[in-house]
Amino acid sequence: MLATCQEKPVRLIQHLKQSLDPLHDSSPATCAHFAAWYRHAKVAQIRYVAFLTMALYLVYAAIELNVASDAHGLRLLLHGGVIPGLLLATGLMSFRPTLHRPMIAVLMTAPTFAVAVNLHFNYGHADFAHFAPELYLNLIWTFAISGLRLRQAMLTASISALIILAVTFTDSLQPGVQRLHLIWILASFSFGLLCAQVLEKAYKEIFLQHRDLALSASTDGLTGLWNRARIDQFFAGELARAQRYGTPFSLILMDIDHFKNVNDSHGHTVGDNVLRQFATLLRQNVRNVDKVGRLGGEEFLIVLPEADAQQARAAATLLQQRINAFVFDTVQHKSASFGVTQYDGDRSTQAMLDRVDRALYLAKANGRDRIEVL
Ligand SMILES: Nc1nc2c(ncn2[C@@H]2O[C@H](COP(=O)(O)OP(=O)(O)OP(=O)(O)O)[C@@H](O)[C@H]2O)c(=O)[nH]1
Repeated sequence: MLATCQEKPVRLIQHLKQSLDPLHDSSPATCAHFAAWYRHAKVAQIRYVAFLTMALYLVYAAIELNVASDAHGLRLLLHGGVIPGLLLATGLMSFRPTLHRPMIAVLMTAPTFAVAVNLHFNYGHADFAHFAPELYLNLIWTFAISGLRLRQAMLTASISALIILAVTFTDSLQPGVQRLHLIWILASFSFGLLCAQVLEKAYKEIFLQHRDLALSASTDGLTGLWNRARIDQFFAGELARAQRYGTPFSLILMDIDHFKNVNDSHGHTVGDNVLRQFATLLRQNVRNVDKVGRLGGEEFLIVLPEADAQQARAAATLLQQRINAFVFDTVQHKSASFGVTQYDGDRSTQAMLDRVDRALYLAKANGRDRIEVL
């Protein structure tokens, strides 16, 4: 009972975290993958927003010259030169993927710089209220328009808001105006934060759906191994690498012996289970870099990068031993036959596949539960 009472708040917090952040219990690798995906997805937004904001600052600088009472030269330099320059640099860096990190750094710095410039010129002047909207818009821009990630925007907007509050949180403004100023800061910050939170959550959900779709399009539904299309891609990729760099690689083609008997004697459900157990055995007994796919039925293809025929035969021998020692559900013992071949200057995947298929045929013809290398 006590445990249940203690578990409830924990579960509530978990639920809250999950609803705020769909990636909150994802691995660091997934988070890093999301960060890269998000940056890529946001590049166009960052570019157009940077160019548009740059153009608006140029117009603003021209108008400001007629409105401001002092420091015309410096205002023109900063609002017509430095800030548009930072935005131009951001927009241009967006075209170069290698410059995306510095681009984000500039994007995080520019809004705080603009806030400092505004306060420097206008705070303490009678017409401060006319220039203050730039500060409020700056906070919303940082959160909802800039294209920064939530925590990047949060850091930038918090520094900007702290600077604004530190400079303006005195009574030098008229009391009513002071309160209005504070409520606009609060409104800009909270609306901006809410918007950034909702946007980032939506992006994370799209990312997860995208990843799940990509995975289900690449995997075999029954065994969870790579499907025919995906293993063919790995195979073609290895062949291209071998043709270009001369690196060895090998294939193992494995076929379960007398699998039809399993279905005929015990039914398809037992057959499916045996296929799943074979898949687990294969996955657990190859190297991390090896790719295991189901070609269809009870036939499996393993692509072994950087392995010659001797190493591939050793890998097949290990699999054969593990299979022979394994006790399968219902059918107890099963064996498999293996064809092995290594890259031999082949021009196409088909040539190599034909050779490994012949090796497997030999293994079957020579009595099954064997390995043949061609
Ligand atoms: N349970 C199940 N059976 C499948 C699946 N796909 C193919 N099969 C069956 O696998 C069997 C393959 O039989 P055969 O091609 O005759 O081969 P075999 O009995 O293993 O004989 P050898 O390969 O010559 O040792 C057929 O009965 C197919 O119906 C599947 O997804 N699930």
